[in-house]
Amino acid sequence: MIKAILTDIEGTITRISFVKDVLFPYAAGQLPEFVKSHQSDPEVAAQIEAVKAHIEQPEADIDTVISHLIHWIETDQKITPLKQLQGLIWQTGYENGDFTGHLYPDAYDFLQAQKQAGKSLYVYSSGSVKAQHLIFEFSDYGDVRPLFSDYFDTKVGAKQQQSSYENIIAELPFDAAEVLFLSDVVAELDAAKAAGLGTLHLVRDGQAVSDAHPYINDFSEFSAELLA
Ligand SMILES: CSCCC(=O)C(=O)COP(=O)(O)O
Ligand SMILES: [Mg+2]
Repeated sequence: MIKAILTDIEGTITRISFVKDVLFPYAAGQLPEFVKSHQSDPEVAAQIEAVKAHIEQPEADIDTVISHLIHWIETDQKITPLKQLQGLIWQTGYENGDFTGHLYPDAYDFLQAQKQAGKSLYVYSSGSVKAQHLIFEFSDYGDVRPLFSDYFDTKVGAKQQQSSYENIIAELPFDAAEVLFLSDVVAELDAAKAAGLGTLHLVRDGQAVSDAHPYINDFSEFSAELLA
């Protein structure tokens, strides 16, 4: 019996184009100036060092660090220091009202209904926990953070690794089989299933399905049997 839901964001409850065509270009445009002007801030300094460690260039100058970060945005590489810095940059855009966090209406209705039915809701995204809080605080529906009990990002591990889901379950008051993971990416669902979680594939953009996972095209197709 499913008692909790762990959801991906991009492609599952949020339109991919909001991330790819709004958030990423905004971060790419702001990143060089943000990183240079905030490089002494402890949170930013830590991510700059993490970039240097990732590229194995401990003496890299700030322009080299920035060029790698921009390349990672352009190639959608979910590398943790980039995701942490994006979250810091996006805060300004949300607070300025430059954009609101997209939620599919069917997803919002589904999450509300599950919360009201007593399910615990959690988030696991490549976006940082900071970025997750922001997309929900400044969502199309206002501040929807009360829906969620906790948030996880790639600090627990990459989303296509089984151990990441084992790490998340270790922090929840539920057994793996009591948690349903929602994602648009089969490799993520495979990793979650290997860790013992239930899985449901959101096929919003005509992507290929897998026999290993039940699927729906949107949450209007969700049925109670999927919680059994
Ligand atoms: C939290 S909004 C930004 C999402 C993001 O940066 C990203 O890379 C999306 O990855 P996901 O694991 O949510 O598909
Ligand atoms: Mg996704």
